[in-house]
Amino acid sequence: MKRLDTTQPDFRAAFTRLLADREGDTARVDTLVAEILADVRARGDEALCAYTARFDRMTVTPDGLRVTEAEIEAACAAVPAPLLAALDLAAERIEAFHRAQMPSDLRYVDADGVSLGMRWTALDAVGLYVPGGTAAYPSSVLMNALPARVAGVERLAMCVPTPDGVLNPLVLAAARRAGVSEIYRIGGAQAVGAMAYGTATIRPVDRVVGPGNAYVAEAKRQVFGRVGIDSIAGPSEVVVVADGGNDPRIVALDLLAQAEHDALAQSILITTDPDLAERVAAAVATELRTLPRAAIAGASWSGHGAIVTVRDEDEAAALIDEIAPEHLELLLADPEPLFAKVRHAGAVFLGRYCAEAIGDYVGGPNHVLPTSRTARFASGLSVFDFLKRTTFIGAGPDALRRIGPAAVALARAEGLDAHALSVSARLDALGPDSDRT
Ligand SMILES: NC(=O)c1ccc[n+]([C@@H]2O[C@H](COP(=O)([O-])OP(=O)(O)OC[C@H]3O[C@@H](n4cnc5c(N)ncnc54)[C@H](O)[C@@H]3O)[C@@H](O)[C@H]2O)c1
Ligand SMILES: N[C@H](CO)Cc1c[nH]c[nH+]1
Ligand SMILES: [Zn+2]
Repeated sequence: MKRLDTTQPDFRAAFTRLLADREGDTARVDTLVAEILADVRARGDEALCAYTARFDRMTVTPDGLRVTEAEIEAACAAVPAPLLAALDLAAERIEAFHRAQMPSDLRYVDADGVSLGMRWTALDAVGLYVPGGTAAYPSSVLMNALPARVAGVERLAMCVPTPDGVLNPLVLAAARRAGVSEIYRIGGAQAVGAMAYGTATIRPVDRVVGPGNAYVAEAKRQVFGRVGIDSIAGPSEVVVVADGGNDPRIVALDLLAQAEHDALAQSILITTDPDLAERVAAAVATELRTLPRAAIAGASWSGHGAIVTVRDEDEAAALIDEIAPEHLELLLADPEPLFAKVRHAGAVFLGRYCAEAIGDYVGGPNHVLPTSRTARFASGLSVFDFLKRTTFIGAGPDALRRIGPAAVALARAEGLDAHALSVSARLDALGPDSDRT
């Protein structure tokens, strides 16, 4: 864990290093992912089975890649009722939020008599990546699938790795709850490649969405263009802003909650209170002694964690915008003034009571969020990732007479005579009395 202080002369250099400190292995990951994707394109199912054996330690043949209805049925029966109830509460809240996001079509006639509009339509087929390497993510099944369903996508294909052949029953129960039945037991870059390019077993989709580790995130980046993607939702991140009014243990647990996702996760505390900084550092060390995923969380905290002491909220706001974190917790008595100043964050959690984990499971907004500073230009998963816009223009004779000549002039200026003629020929056909046509 790094200790930074904005009053120190070397602060800028140290902060820049902190922002870049997870990029070390990028080249190796990029190259390996490119190889895997090329192999999936070339060998299809055969490559999927080979990488599944290599990375997930599971022997599978092409006809075993798809999870069967009987397996889904058995898994649902195995999940205890209270857990199904929790899943249901989460699903209802996620559905409600995403339903509220649904946009309306646009249609109007402007002052020139031109009829204009924009119509939203759902994608035909999407691929949902559900992570599963070191933990199972039923919550990510809901976060991926429910917005797609709300948007009206017809085909949902889901990929989830099953390390050592173990399928998490709650993942399948979540899939059943979200209406997903096309499920493949594959993960990593090979799963992203299969959904993007298609294989004999897996038909290609139009967009691949969902969170994952560095390999999954890089694979999505590399297949973009062939298919759409949502955002680069890679190893988790949190910036916690806390003042002296907080319990250091709670702050520490919030930092560790993201650190435990991945050794490449990044948790950063920003505070104006040097005493809190000390006490949180000590509390993290204490919690790491008993946390079941201490190996991962400890590697994340020691490798990429940081505590930054700042002079005031303005300084905090500027640093947050530079980091553009996936999650931002404002553990302040009144979070609103700082919230108003921040522009770049995937999701913000307001007030001391709102643990980021509430957003991971039951808040309602999506937990699939942009990482690695991409919240500067990207947003979390939403119904908009499953919809596209088609604009339309309708112009009758009167409207054409009003706006057509300008089009002719611009087309001629571009040297595109067919463009110009396609409009002027219509204007000529209308003749001077077109207003009465
Ligand atoms: N940003 C978000 O919205 C968000 C949400 C949830 C989870 N996450 C992130 O998802 C990730 C889950 O990671 P995970 O590893 O548990 O599951 P995962 O499913 O993302 O990755 C597992 C797969 O990675 C591949 N892999 C592992 N080691 C490899 C190697 N050395 N070479 C090539 N491929 C390899 C394997 O194919 C394996 O199936 C974490 O980083 C977590 O922070 C992000
Ligand atoms: N915090 C993760 C997003 O970075 C989402 C998640 C799912 N389950 C637990 N957490
Ligand atoms: Zn989480």
